[in-house]
Amino acid sequence: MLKKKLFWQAILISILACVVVTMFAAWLAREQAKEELQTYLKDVAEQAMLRSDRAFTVSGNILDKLDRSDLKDCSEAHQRQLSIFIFKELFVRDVLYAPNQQVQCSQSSRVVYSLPPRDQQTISGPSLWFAFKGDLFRPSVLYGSGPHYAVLNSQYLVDILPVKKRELCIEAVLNNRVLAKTKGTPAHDNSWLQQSKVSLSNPHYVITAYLPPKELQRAWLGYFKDWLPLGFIVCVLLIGIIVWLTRRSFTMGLEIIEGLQLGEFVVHYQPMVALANGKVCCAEALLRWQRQNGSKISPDLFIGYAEENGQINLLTQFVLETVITDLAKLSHLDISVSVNLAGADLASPLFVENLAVLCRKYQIAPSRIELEITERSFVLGQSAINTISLLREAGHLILIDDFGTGYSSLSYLHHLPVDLLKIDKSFVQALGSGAATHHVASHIVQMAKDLGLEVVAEGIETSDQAEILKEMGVEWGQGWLYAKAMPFDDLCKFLQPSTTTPFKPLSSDPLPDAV
Ligand SMILES: Nc1nc2c(ncn2[C@@H]2O[C@H](COP(=O)(O)O[C@H]3[C@@H](O)[C@H](n4cnc5c(=O)[nH]c(N)nc54)O[C@@H]3COP(=O)(O)O)[C@@H](O)[C@H]2O)c(=O)[nH]1
Repeated sequence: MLKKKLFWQAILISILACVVVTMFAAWLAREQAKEELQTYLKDVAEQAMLRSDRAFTVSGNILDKLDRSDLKDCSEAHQRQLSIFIFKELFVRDVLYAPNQQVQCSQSSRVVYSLPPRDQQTISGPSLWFAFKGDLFRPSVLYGSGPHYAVLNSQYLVDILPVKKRELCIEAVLNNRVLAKTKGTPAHDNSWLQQSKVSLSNPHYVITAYLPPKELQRAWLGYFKDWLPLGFIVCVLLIGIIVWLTRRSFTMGLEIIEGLQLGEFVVHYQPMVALANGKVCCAEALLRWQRQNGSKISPDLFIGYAEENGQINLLTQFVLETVITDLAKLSHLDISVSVNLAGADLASPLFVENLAVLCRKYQIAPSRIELEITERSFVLGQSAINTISLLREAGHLILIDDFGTGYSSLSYLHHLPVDLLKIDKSFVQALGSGAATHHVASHIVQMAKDLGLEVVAEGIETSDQAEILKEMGVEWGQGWLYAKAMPFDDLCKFLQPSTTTPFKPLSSDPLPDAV
């Protein structure tokens, strides 16, 4: 059943991992494609603006020269002079001589007619006609302030041939009117990529280069193909890791049982002290697993696994037996040991009886074995609370471990058969740090005092934290400031009769009514 669950879990995670990797590669490719095309469009718009600026500047200079010349009589010499400029500059289609807006001649004609009203006047002065026809065969841009006017090929203004050929569309707009544009009609929304360039000499003159969505698609596909091999390798690696972890999970249950038989598990002890004088009152039993190959497996990993997969009762039994035999060797010291219990221990009908048998066998007073229960255990309901009451009646002190991280509320807590609260190390480490949770410890202490419970603070690493906790009224503490978890032999050396003090919380008197 478990194997099946793990198998499907692994398949699902592998698929998810591959989907995430593919989506990431697709996103990366899209960002790269967008960046490349935006740079391209910017470049094109700049080139078109240079071309446009040059066309107007050169036209202005030509017209200036013609206006300053004496030839203004539509004579052959005058018309020849006009044609010289037309041949010199590709974008000039014709030059008109039109004093007082009356066309007298162009380079090749002497048809007389009036200029239509101008469309716009540019900032620098000259007038503009957007689609001037006159007697010409194609509408063009007419530009000038008279008497000479240049007929410009509007297409030239936007006629850019970029190195990379794409379905490009360029528009030159003056005062919101399209002056010139290449083929194609861009959608003026976000679906087309676009980049604009404003003319330095005329802020109302803007050239915008557009690319249709299919160009983005094409570029994206190119980049995506580039990323695929790497994405594939990452997927294979991830699947490898998932398969490895799953295989490990398949076998971890058996390995725990095997580890117990091979003596790979040992119990370490972390002293708990009275904050007032630093004397050791208790030690927490913490399980360690060192494989025969020398590798160490973290309790966070194997305890969680054993809790979920049914080996935790075996581990707790091992810890209790070890602790009780070790305590029997410390009969000369007034010290107790606390043991972590899991929800499954409390759910076992034989647990209370087994513990009593062990204590009797090694002649250990139950008060020397304290039991740490996390808030999560209470979620198991009335049967767990009944077991805890029985354990407390038998003489064991009950501590709520990791307090503050679980489900207990003030109203819930005063019905529970417990003796001490153990503030979770995350709140202790937040003390004086300015972290958002730095007030939580003092609230917990206040709550405990109101309920007549004593408090143990775990995870004390600095003397500042110890001082703050003492000032709050916390009686007991545990953490690397005092000692890390150590093997039993080291604990024996660490403990001297003068360094211990009995651990007798105020509330170890009669049991409150449990619900
Ligand atoms: N049901 C059982 N659970 C057990 C048992 N043995 C361990 N555990 C649980 O595994 C979790 C991880 O334990 P561990 O890696 O041993 O870490 C403990 C301490 O080493 C650590 N600690 C102690 N002082 C400090 C400190 O100053 N700073 C710091 N960063 N860490 C410190 O804290 C862990 C003790 O946690 P707690 O039990 O909440 O008091 C852990 O949840 C264990 O409970 C077992 O036999 N049975």
